[in-house]
Amino acid sequence: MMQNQFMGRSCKVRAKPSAAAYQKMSKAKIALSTAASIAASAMLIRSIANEILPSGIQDYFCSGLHRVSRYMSSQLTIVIEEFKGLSINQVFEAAHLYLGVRTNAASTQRLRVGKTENEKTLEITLDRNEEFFDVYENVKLKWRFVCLQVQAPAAFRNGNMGDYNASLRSEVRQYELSFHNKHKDTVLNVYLPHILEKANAIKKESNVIKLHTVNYDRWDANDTIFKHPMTFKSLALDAELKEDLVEDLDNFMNGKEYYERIGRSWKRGYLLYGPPGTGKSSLIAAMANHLKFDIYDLDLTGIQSNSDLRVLLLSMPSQSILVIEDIDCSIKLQNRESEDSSKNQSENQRDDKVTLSGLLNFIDGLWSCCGEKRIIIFTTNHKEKLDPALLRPGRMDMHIPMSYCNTSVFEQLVFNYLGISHHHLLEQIQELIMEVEVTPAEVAGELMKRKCGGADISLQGLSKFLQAKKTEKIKRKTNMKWMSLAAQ
Ligand SMILES: Nc1ncnc2c1ncn2[C@@H]1O[C@H](COP(=O)(O)OP(=O)(O)OP(=O)(O)O)[C@@H](O)[C@H]1O
Repeated sequence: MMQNQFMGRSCKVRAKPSAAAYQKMSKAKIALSTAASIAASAMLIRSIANEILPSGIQDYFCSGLHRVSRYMSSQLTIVIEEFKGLSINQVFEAAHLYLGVRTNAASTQRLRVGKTENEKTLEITLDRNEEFFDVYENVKLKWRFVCLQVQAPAAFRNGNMGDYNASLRSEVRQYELSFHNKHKDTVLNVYLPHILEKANAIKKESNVIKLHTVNYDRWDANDTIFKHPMTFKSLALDAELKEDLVEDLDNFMNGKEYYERIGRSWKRGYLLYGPPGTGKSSLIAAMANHLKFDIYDLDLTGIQSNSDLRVLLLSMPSQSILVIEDIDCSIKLQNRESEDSSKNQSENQRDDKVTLSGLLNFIDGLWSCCGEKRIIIFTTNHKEKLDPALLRPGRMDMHIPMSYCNTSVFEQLVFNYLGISHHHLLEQIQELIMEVEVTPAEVAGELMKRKCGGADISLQGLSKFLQAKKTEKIKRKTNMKWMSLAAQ
């Protein structure tokens, strides 16, 4: 190059090209025109092929080309979908937890951060379509979080809730894990098991129990953190019953060999019965906290059919508690006899509604064969209203009576709420407790009312409350006596 004298220093003029440069340029021109003519020919051949070749042959060539390109690619991608059939895919869940911790320290561009009131730390996850690069034992791995929107099936859009497919998700979530295919064995046999192990540790450390409820015929993905403080220590329950129950739960937890030996599925059923306010929900909370199992709270009134119920139960993971409260009134569960009388109805018609036999058969049958370490709890305020099928021996493993306060339960409540075991008013209150029907919830409520005034004020208040109950009881009894005399 030479400086142009007229246009100053910044302007440069190219020198005349040499013979060698001319040669190079003409070679480049030839290469370009060859490439262009190949592309044009390819397009021509493709359009001719599209017109004259049958579509089957075209597909064959396309899939062949696809196979060749895949063969030449060295990348392997593993797709980890959120659901495996109807159940949550544990590998997805583990990846979610693992990446939540790993992405924290990584150079990802978009993260999702969230926290509920009960959570101690921020939950960090990858944002949609975001990538994260991990290195494990010198293997480079690329994670990608993919969310695909899917339209609900027509049946669902038209409001036909009966079709359980309709309840399928509006968004399909999956992780894609890509790496060089020479590391396939390491990833499958070492890296993914490592992630499962890490996720278990993260879960244990977080010590979080979740409460799952049903939303549009499926378990809500935005499950709530269950933070009920009730434990077996704070639950006021007959001392012997409490001991039996804790032992039963511990045996259940360590019972893998036992259940295998006797050939029964690893599940346990409890029926809690008693008047409102006697602590049924509190006992469920104590059980969940003791076992560290998530709670799946199923309101049968919202379930349309046995098939919907089946989908929900099948998608429950192992190590969980299924709770069906107020089983006597949550749904018009037909009893066996009336179901038998409707035997001539078609199968389809009977599948249209949730029935007690549908529920019990499923729990005893298919549900037992998949998943393990599961607890089912039914509660009722009216045991006498329950179908005999539910009370049959062997159906629910333990029937737990939750009753009005007795002196032992009262002593525990006084100790828990006031921190005392001796007081001059206790004896008099215990006598009253034996005479009236008072629930632990009522006693707890009275003890809490005047907690600022100290034990004296609280116990005086409770004593008054019980006296009023006793007077009411006497009045009722007298009225009934007069009424029966009048009737004679
Ligand atoms: N046995 C108990 N020990 C300690 N607290 C109790 C007990 N029973 C009831 N309570 C107190 O009373 C409140 C209400 O009790 P809980 O909801 O467990 O009763 P429930 O039998 O489930 O009532 P319902 O049948 O109306 O659901 C609880 O939050 C708890 O504070």
